[in-house]
Amino acid sequence: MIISFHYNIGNQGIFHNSIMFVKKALFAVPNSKSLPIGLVARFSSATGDIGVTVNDKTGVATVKLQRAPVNSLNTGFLKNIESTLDSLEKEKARGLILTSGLPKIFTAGLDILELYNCTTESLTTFWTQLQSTWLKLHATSFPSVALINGHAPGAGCQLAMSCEYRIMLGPKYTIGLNETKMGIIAPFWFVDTMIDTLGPRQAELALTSGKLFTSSEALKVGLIDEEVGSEEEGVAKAEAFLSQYATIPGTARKLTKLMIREKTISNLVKNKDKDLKNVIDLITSAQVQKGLGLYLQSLKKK
Ligand SMILES: CCCCCCCCCCCC/C=C/CC(=O)SCCNC(=O)CCNC(=O)[C@H](O)C(C)(C)COP(=O)(O)OP(=O)(O)OC[C@H]1O[C@@H](n2cnc3c(N)ncnc32)[C@H](O)[C@@H]1OP(=O)(O)O
Repeated sequence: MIISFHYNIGNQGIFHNSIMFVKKALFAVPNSKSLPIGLVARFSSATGDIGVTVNDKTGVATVKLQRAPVNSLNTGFLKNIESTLDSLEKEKARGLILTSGLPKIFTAGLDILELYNCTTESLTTFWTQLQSTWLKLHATSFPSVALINGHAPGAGCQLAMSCEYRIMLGPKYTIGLNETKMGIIAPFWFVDTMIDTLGPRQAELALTSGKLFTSSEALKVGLIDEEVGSEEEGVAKAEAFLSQYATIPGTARKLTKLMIREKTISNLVKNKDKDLKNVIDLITSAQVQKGLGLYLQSLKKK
C-alpha cells in the first residue's frame, strides 16, 4: 500500500509528520495487519522541485530532484535541497538515495543564469547558498547514495561525489567537472572533493581537461562505484548498500565519515570568504562573462 500526499518542505518535522500520517492511515485501514511491510510515505517541496519518499520500514529517504528542464542549481533550489537535508537530519533518517525525477538529467550543475549577467550581491547570495548546501550534503549523519540516472556535469558531479556511494545508469550519460572546458576554474573545494574521490593523478587529468566521463569510464577511474542497466537495478543496489549500515552503530559510522572528510570540509569552512572573493573576481570579469554568454547561446542553439 502506498500513501501519497503533499507536504511543505519548509515546515519543521516533515519526516516525523509523514510517519505519523502513515501510522494514522495504517490504523484507519481495516485489516491493517495484512498490509505489506515497508509502508512508504511521499511528499514534495512547496514548489514541487523536490520529491521525498520515506520508507517507513528502513527509514531510508529517496530525494528526487525535479526542477525542469534540467535540474540546474539556482539559489532557491539549493535552499530547498538544504531544507530537505535539515529535515532528514532532524527526523533521524537512516539513509539517503539522491536521484533525479527528470528524464536523462541527474543535474545540469550550476544554473548558468545565476552566473551570467549577475551582480556582486546576487552572486554572493547564490554562492553562499551553494557552499552551505554542499557542506550539509558532504557531512550528513546518515549514509548517502547518489543514483545518477542522467547527465551530471559540473556541480552535478560535485553533488554526486559528496554522497558516500555512486551508482550510475549506463551507458548514455556523462559525469565530470567540466569547468575548464567553459574557460572557468573549479573552486578549490570541488578540486579537493575530486582528489578525495579519484586520487591526485586522475583528478589532475580529469580537471585540467574538463573531462566528462561515460559511465564505464567513470567506473574505471573510481568516479562511480557501480554501473547499472536500469533504474530498478540501481534502486536495489542503493538499498543493498544502505542496508549494510542497519547493524553499524550510527555514531561510530558518522564520526568515522567525518574524520575522513574533515580536511576537505574545514578547508572550505576556514576559507569561505576567500572562495567567494575568487568567484566574484573570476565570474564578474568581462572575459568570463563573454564566455558564459557564448556558452549559454550554444546550449540554446542545439
Ligand atoms: C587563484 C585563482 C583561483 C580562482 C578560483 C576561481 C573559482 C571560480 C569558481 C567558478 C566555478 C563555477 C563552477 C561551475 C560548476 C558548474 O556546475 S557549471 C555548469 C556545468 N553544466 C554544464 O555545462 C551543463 C550544460 N548543459 C548541458 O550540457 C545540457 O543542457 C544537458 C546535457 C545537461 C542536457 O541536454 P538536453 O537534454 O539536450 O537539454 P538542452 O536542450 O541542452 O537544455 C534544456 C534547456 O536547459 C538549459 N540549460 C542546460 N543546462 C543549463 C545550466 N547548467 N544552467 C542553465 N540553463 C541550462 C538550456 O539552455 C536549455 O534552455 P532552453 O530550453 O533552450 O531555453
